[in-house]
Amino acid sequence: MMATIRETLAEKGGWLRLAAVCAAPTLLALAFALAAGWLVPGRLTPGTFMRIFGLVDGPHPGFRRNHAKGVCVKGWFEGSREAASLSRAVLFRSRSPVVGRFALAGGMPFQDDEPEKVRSLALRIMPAHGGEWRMGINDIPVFPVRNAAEFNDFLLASRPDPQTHGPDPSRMAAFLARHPETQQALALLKTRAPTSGFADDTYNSLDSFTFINGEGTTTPVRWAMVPEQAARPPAGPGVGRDYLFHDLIEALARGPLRWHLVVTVGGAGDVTADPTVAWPAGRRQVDAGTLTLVRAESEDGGPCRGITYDPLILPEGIAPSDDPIPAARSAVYARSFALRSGEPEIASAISGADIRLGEP
Ligand code: HEM
Repeated sequence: MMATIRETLAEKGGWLRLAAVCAAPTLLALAFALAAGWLVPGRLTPGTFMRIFGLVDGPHPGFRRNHAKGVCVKGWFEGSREAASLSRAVLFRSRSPVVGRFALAGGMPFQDDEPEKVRSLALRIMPAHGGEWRMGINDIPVFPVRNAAEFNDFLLASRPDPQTHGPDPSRMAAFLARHPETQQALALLKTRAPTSGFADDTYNSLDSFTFINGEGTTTPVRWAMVPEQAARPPAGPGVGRDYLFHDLIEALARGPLRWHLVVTVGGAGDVTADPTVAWPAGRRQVDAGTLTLVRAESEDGGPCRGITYDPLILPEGIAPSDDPIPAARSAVYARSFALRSGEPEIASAISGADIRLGEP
């Protein structure tokens, strides 16, 4: 049989034809592999970030690879119509249910709460007839790096030394020497004055986006969730390893907490492609609506566990800008979500019992 095939190929110049037929799919497969970065050593992929977070923060299967310690919250967002002249998103003209999540930055799900650790708020705003908006926002003024590749190098520079298990100052010094923009951003981060907790904190988009109104006019924007709760000074030592979360649960049990979505309009020359650069003070600001949160729920079986707060899930009327980070975040969050969804669910630091204890 093999001889017959060989003879046929030899007779009719078939070897050449067979090679041509096989070459097309092989080249196509190679092109896909190259595009996905599988054949380029050192090329950054969502999988690279998964490995780096594991290296820096340790393996924690079942949890988010960053902002791992958190609690779910529920409430609603009511648009103020003031933003309707900037964006045609329906959520600015209605009241929409919200499922959110407060968290601490870092991939350690059982880390101790401390005043200076970066806090975050993630929101999924769900208007009744579509036009959902998801965001993840942090209580720092700028992001320390300009893009995903730099974030990868920044994380690697901050990884613990295998001998001392502490940070290696020489590694970070070498990174900073190559990145003056990170030095400037970190100097701004040092000016951040921590508040008492999640409830009296302000959370910033850091990334820039674009609002599009009914006439198709585009506006560069950044935004912040600014609390109605008056800011109080941070707690002193000895307050307990979960004090930030316990305070939040108790505050929500006493009554609703509110934030205003303050949208800042970018001016001429304001950088949108670089989240290490703050926009100048005095830019036009619009109070685009009020977020009201009414209850906390543990992540264990809670409504936020199965959500990934992908910053590119945007409604009609809000679009990305030339900031490269949201696209990277979107891909990396999807990978983190896929991994944790396939892993056993481990009880989170803030349990249902913590929620019940905080409630009257
Ligand atoms: C390239 C840069 C970044 C990478 C690789 C990255 C990575 C991650 C990952 C892996 C998660 C967990 C996602 C999940 O499992 O659902 C996460 C969560 C989060 N990230 Fe980022 N991030 C980046 C930049 C940013 C920036 C600029 C912000 C701006 C505010 C941000 C805010 C958040 C927040 C608030 C969460 C928590 C969301 C939640 O509670 O589920 N990240 N990040």
